[in-house]
Amino acid sequence: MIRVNHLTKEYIQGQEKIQVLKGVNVQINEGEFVAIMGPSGSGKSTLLQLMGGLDLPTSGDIQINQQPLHEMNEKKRTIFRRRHLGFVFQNYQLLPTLTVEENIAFPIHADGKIKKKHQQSITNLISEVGLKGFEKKRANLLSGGQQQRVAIARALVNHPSVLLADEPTGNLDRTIAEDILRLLLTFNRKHNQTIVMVTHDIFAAGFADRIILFRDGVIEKVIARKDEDYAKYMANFMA
Ligand SMILES: Nc1ncnc2c1ncn2[C@@H]1O[C@H](COP(=O)(O)OP(=O)(O)OP(=O)(O)O)[C@@H](O)[C@H]1O
Repeated sequence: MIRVNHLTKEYIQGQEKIQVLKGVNVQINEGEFVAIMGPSGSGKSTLLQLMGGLDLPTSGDIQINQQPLHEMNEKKRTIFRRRHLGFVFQNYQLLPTLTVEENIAFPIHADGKIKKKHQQSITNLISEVGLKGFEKKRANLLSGGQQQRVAIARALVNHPSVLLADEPTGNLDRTIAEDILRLLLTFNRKHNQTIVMVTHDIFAAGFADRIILFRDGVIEKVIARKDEDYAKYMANFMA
């Protein structure tokens, strides 16, 4: 579970203070699939980075499974990140000359030696993301959709509590994007994988259980699939 309490973030640029997050409170439950939407520059990626412990807030705090990120020193936060969080980015961020298998195994290497149980987990993941037969193929020879499948498998290889995805379908055309979103949904439903996804795209956000609408550094609205006005709201959004 993720708890975000009174979160603010400001950047100093020259003489100027830019207040990007202006007091964000949100709770994301275990097994939830949540989308964060909002205009460009509203602070979505900043919030995701803070949730991932990649940066620290100016004030407020974030707890993941009751563990406050700000109380960890840099080293502890890095280890926590590696063990409990998975990241997926718009541009995949694979190592281009490594194979599919090697890219997926990368986070395990960072933590120690690959054991038999890891090898089994890698084999299972390759199959689950639909890349059986591509194990030895180099990442730079794959299509965008295939690269994102590798990135998802890599993000999940350590069985993280939370998968954080920043515009995971931003570089993909609609059909391929839909495949990737269905894959994320499968992990969410089948393995109760908690997912927080930043997106510009209402179509992508429609895969989530809850949509958090962001505007100018604050949460403007939260809409859940189970809400009575969900269908009407989505229809208006798409119109
Ligand atoms: N390291 C930084 N230093 C200074 N300003 C920053 C930094 N990172 C982000 N910002 C500013 O914070 C604001 C919010 O950025 P952020 O990337 O979180 O927005 P976003 O909603 O994800 O936008 P987009 O949808 O375009 O990716 C922007 O004005 C951006 O310029």
